[in-house]
Amino acid sequence: MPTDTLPNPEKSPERSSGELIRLEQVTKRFGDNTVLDHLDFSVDAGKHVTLIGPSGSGKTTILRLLMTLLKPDEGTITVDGQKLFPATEKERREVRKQIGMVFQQFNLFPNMSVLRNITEAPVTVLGMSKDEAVERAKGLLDMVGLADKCDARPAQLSGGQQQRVAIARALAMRPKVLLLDEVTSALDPELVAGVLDLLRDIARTTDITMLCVTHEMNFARDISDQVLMFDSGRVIEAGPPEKIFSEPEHDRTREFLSAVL
Ligand SMILES: Nc1ncnc2c1ncn2[C@@H]1O[C@H](COP(=O)(O)OP(=O)(O)OP(=O)(O)O)[C@@H](O)[C@H]1O
Repeated sequence: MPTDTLPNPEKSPERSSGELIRLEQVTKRFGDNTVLDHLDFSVDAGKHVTLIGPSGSGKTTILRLLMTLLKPDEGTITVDGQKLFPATEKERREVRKQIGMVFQQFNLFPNMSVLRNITEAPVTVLGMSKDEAVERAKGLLDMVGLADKCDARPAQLSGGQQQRVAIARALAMRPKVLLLDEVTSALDPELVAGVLDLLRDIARTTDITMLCVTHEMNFARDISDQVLMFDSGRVIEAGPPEKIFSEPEHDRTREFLSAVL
């Protein structure tokens, strides 16, 4: 895989360290429904953390808060020491540049070519020159195995190919953090393994910090440094995957894993 276009090329033997994401006492309500309840957790730079737990436990809400698609009702969120909440819109915009997200439903711009989907934000948000953005986009398309699809429209691609474009698009911003929200849930089963293998490669060969919500437990086991088990808006158990998957301590974790494994 060419690494010159990746966010943090060449994983160094000493991975970057220190806290990159911190949530403190974060509460999020939708009406009477308290989805996140005084939630605390942090993710160290370069680590891959996976959120697991029952449907509706608040996992996607966390990613949406980090993307600033939602606002918390209470609590603070910082990324690399900079305030995301509470913060001014200007501060938030700056922090947001460090965060990339890949969604379940790809969310590509349907009227733009594949190449333009990837170059658009680096040019308009980061102010990158068009030539540089195109060069990097082509490198990323090569990395995700779609070098020949520059001029295609998203609708001309399979779901798996669209998700590869979405991954390339997120990486084009050179984010410090990559958020992955059930990225294979909308794919036909035969396309899932290819996308997960691509993400495994990215996890292995870059220093990017990953926060994933997934129902793919084997994938979670493979890439995670830490797994957080969610229930009703709280982390009820956290640990390395070998511990969570083999010797869970909490009854709810055991119940959840026996239903999904
Ligand atoms: N925009 C919204 N308006 C109202 N309620 C919402 C909204 N978004 C999420 N919720 C509710 O918040 C709760 C948590 O949703 P969330 O999507 O974070 O759960 P999840 O753990 O990611 O679930 P799943 O695994 O099914 O995706 C659910 O009860 C959901 O109905």
